[in-house]
Amino acid sequence: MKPYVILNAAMTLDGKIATETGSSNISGKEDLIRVHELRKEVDAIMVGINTVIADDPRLTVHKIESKKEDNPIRVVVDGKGRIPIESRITNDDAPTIIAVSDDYKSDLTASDKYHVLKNNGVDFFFAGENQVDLVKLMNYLYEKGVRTLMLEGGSTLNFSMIKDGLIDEIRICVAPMVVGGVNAISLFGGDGFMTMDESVKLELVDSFSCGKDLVLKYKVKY
Ligand SMILES: NC(=O)C1=CN([C@@H]2O[C@H](COP(=O)(O)OP(=O)(O)OC[C@H]3O[C@@H](n4cnc5c(N)ncnc54)[C@H](O)[C@@H]3O)[C@@H](O)[C@H]2O)C=CC1
Ligand SMILES: Nc1nc(O)c(N)c(N[C@@H]2O[C@H](COP(=O)(O)O)[C@@H](O)[C@H]2O)n1
Repeated sequence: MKPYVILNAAMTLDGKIATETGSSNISGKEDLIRVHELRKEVDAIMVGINTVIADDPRLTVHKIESKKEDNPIRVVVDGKGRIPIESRITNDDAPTIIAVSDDYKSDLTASDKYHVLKNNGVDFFFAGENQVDLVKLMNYLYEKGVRTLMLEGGSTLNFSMIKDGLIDEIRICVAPMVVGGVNAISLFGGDGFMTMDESVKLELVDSFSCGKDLVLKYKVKY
């Protein structure tokens, strides 16, 4: 069993979620309110470790009125246990789960960082070789009571999740901006598929303006 997974992201018209340097302020203020309303509805939010390192996100509900209890569980997919100890995601604003691969379990659990984070209330989940086994992670989260999960990037994790058949819905804010750059970060990265026949098919279920942006909602058809 797995949670219902909604991928939410903001991209430029040319499909980039960040520049090569990691600059990623894309959503307008109206879209950020929509995002925080969605955060308030879901049981958990998940990001990849590069997003934590690049953005030091809070992943709480902080752009609309909310209480601490409204904050979803925060989940970081961190294959090699690279989480910086001072990351804001490890504070006590909300529960945090860090998923690490089995290959790096002994290195991490032998480190001071692991014990400091554990003492601060951070939970760890271990599964997979080198990379985190996302199917097992989804099953673990479901068993912990997570029924809805918002995936908030980045590009590499987005591709792994869709390749493994784990994304149910995609909500994209398309901003009227063009940034270009072959090394800019796109909505889905990873190894990609080699042919269009392999592409994951989507069904557009809604679209609306949100301030200066356009929001597109798709169901994923595996
Ligand atoms: N505009 C937007 O809506 C958003 C933009 N971003 C941007 O995306 C960038 C980060 O994206 P990426 O570099 O692609 O990194 P990412 O955030 O997707 O993290 C990927 C890393 O997670 C680890 N990992 C462990 N197991 C994995 C698995 N099974 N599958 C995939 N990754 C696994 C690996 O170390 C991998 O390199 C940042 O610049 C951030 O600002 C991130 C989220 C939203
Ligand atoms: N929806 C959306 N629009 C953008 O323009 C963004 N750059 C992002 N980024 C995601 O939000 C995280 C930051 O969250 P906090 O405000 O710190 O709680 C960031 O890490 C990305 O996952 N999202």
